[in-house]
Amino acid sequence: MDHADPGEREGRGRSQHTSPPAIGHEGDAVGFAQALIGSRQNVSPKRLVEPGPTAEQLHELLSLAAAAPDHGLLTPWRFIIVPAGQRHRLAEVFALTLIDRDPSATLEQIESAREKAHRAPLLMVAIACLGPREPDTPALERMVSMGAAIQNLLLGAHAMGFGAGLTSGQAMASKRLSELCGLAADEVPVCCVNIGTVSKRKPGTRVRPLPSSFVSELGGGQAAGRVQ
Ligand SMILES: Cc1cc2nc3c(=O)[nH]c(=O)nc-3n(C[C@H](O)[C@H](O)[C@H](O)COP(=O)(O)O)c2cc1C
Repeated sequence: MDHADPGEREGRGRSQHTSPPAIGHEGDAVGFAQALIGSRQNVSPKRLVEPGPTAEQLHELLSLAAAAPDHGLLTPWRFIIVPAGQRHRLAEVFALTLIDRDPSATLEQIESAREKAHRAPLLMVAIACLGPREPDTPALERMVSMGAAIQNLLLGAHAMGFGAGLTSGQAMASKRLSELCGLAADEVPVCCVNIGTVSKRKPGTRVRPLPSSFVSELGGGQAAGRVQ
């Protein structure tokens, strides 16, 4: 698809276009980005405790999500916050989804599924909006935008000193979750975003893939000279 974003095409945006805040290239901006991005790690909700983000911090985090690249400016994703008083409903969905899948699940397994809804101080269900829109950007592009929005949230939370982790599982594809969240037929729950204070860090860091393992050069040339 080769079209300009509506804001560019029609000279308007959903909000007034302003210059992005300047990033100080005279300082060690790259070093900062490397430190922030390189030190982010998925933190299991089991290790996320109070306090979670304040209302102000949550607003800042969601504003970072809004900075995701978004072909067609559709905001093809949204987040549903599950507050403490509603977690029991999500817990029920997790438990019933397990029973749907495995009617012989033990009480312990059902309780463990339920418990997953009660962990992180902030839990949001990330929803992809894939229905017909104008311009009708492909679903894959919308998912790319959603991934970027989620990464912005994760990095923002990490920069604020919180831990954050994603969880998914069979419940995401269940009708029960879509019904609980009141989703339209063309909306899909993708994962839960969990944010809170890290109670205990997992030792060690993930070994990241080397760029040479995921980059090649068109025409069969050696990318190796430029990419390690
Ligand atoms: C869409 C999505 C869903 C995920 N769901 C789970 C999950 O259900 N359980 C889990 O332990 N990690 C989940 N993760 C986190 C990955 O396991 C984690 O990102 C991966 O292990 C790499 O670790 P890192 O994020 O610390 O680099 C999910 C990640 C993504 C992108």
